[in-house]
Amino acid sequence: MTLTTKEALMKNYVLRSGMRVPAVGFGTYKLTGTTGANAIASAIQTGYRLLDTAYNYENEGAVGAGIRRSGVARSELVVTSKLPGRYYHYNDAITAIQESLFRSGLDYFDLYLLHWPNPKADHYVEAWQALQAAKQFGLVRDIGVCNFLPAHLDRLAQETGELPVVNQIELHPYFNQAAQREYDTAHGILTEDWSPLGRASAVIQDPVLVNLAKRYAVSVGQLILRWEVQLGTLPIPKSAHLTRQRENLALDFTIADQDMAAINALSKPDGRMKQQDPAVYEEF
Ligand SMILES: NC(=O)C1=CN([C@@H]2O[C@H](COP(=O)(O)OP(=O)(O)OC[C@H]3O[C@@H](n4cnc5c(N)ncnc54)[C@H](OP(=O)(O)O)[C@@H]3O)[C@@H](O)[C@H]2O)C=CC1
Ligand SMILES: O=C(O)C(=O)[C@@H](O)[C@H](O)C(=O)CO
Repeated sequence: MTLTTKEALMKNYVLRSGMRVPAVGFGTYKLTGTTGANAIASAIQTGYRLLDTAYNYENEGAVGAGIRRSGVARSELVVTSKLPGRYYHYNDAITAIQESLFRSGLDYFDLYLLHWPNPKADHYVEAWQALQAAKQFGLVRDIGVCNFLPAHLDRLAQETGELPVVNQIELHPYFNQAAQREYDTAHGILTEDWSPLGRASAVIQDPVLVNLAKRYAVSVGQLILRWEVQLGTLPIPKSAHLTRQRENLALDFTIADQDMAAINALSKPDGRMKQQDPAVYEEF
């Protein structure tokens, strides 16, 4: 499978609901204010069509401004935001989604996700029911989750009869999430990768990746993103800089099977960057 740059943008995953999303999206964590809005506008002009924000990033305003500055029609974009754990009671959730929309200046979100399961607090089923209602009300086109483990997803299915279309999870070469990907695929859930470049920390300097990248004549970032696309997942790299925004979409090469295996072999059971295991970690 060779994916040209254009195809990387246009190759759509089709969600269970029928919504089409691109193969690579754009993360916006830390892109705030005027510089953030300009970086987001530049990403859209470069070709990104899926944007990822969150109520907790305090940049839904910058995302809305970036969209308006880009000159690209709203209907061409898949805009995602996320509900923070402090608003998981039903009425709070609906109000927070409305507030997200006011902040962004948008009429609807394409995707709205529960940000963390927070299993000790144990309100994620009620929050999921609020997202189902928000979809009915037309505030959001489709709904998903982040950081959900199989047990959390099974519970949504049992108690609400509806699984998310997307599960956004930490995924990079040091933590390739083989078991969670398998569960997601078996249940018709698209896996999105957060921190797909490991926040440009140690993984970007890994000697195996550096050597492979040299062989393919690409950057380590491109090698990692291409590996994630070939896994059948949707990475959402963030970059404040035009050169790297372009670089992260230039994925028209194919990683051979044995090299995919070599990258997969880098994954470690404790490979999470900050030990945010959703079985115990909570964020509000
Ligand atoms: N659902 C969740 O719980 C979470 C969701 N997210 C989402 O995932 C998105 C992406 O993850 P994020 O944590 O931002 O980290 P990424 O893995 O996307 O890494 C971003 C960092 O990598 C640098 N970078 C970008 N491209 C390259 C490249 N080609 N080569 C080298 N360095 C590069 C950026 O620098 P520069 O900007 O200077 O180019 C930045 O410092 C977030 O922005 C957010 O939208 C993130 C964490 C948790
Ligand atoms: O960025 C996000 O979406 C988060 O959920 C954050 O928790 C992120 O993981 C982080 O790094 C907070 O320090």
